[in-house]
Amino acid sequence: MERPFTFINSAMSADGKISTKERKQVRISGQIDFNRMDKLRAGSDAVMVGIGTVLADDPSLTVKSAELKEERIAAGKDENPARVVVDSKARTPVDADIFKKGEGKRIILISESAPADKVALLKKQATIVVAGKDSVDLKQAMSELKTQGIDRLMVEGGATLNWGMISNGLVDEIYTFLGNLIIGGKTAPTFTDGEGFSEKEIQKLELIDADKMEDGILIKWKVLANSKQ
Ligand SMILES: NC(=O)C1=CN([C@@H]2O[C@H](COP(=O)(O)OP(=O)(O)OC[C@H]3O[C@@H](n4cnc5c(N)ncnc54)[C@H](OP(=O)(O)O)[C@@H]3O)[C@@H](O)[C@H]2O)C=CC1
Ligand SMILES: Nc1nc(O)c(N)c(N[C@@H]2O[C@H](COP(=O)(O)O)[C@@H](O)[C@H]2O)n1
Repeated sequence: MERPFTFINSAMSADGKISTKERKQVRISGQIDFNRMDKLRAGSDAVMVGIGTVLADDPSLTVKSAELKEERIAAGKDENPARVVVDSKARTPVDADIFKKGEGKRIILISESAPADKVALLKKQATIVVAGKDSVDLKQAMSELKTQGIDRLMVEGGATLNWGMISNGLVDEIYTFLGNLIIGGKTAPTFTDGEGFSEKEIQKLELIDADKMEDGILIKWKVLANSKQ
């Protein structure tokens, strides 16, 4: 199956949390890291999040730097990479910031179980891709994104989508900023939630790089092939 080159970028606390127990977005990294994230967005064909992140954070997922936006336009691209939401039941609010802010394509990945009335509303603002019966089949969805010309995909979480992508063998690299705070809370989302691997299935990584950045560390990992997937 052909799929895009895919990386996850995330910011987590020193105890591995990506937001609070109330699932409220926390400023974990500083401006240098946000600028790095902006460059990653600008260099990608699409930026993808799960519906949980849209409902919790309402991110715009736009490129913020005027210079980076101009570079994309000069290269014949849209100002922003395509914004993709994994949303089995078409719950993305029609007034979400991904629709209100910035130019560019929006893609909502849904399943066959999505209510027709909600799909009809989203169709006015986004390309709808159906993949999977009850919930989005991520392998099928990634193959569809590739067909639509997305060669480089940035995943920005959250915890459940990260698990879905990694456990299906759909991620090539992971970039995590580890910040200088403890969030705690057994219900606070971690970098990967979901079902979890049993011991024999654990996903192995190869360290590409680790750099001190602001008051934390930026760690880059390569995801190794996993015979269990
Ligand atoms: N610090 C950071 O870098 C970041 C932090 N966050 C935080 O993460 C939290 C959100 O994470 P979370 O609640 O886990 O939500 P996610 O953003 O991971 O979205 C999860 C949802 O995606 C949908 N989905 C559809 N198909 C699949 C599939 N095959 N595999 C996995 N998910 C699928 C499911 O909803 P459905 O069944 O309805 O389709 C699922 O509940 C927020 O608190 C946010 O602040 C988010 C991004 C970055
Ligand atoms: N890199 C990074 N550092 C943090 O401290 C963060 N809290 C996040 N969160 C991500 O940023 C998204 C917001 O995007 P917009 O500014 O709305 O475009 C949010 O949804 C998380 O993906 N990232």
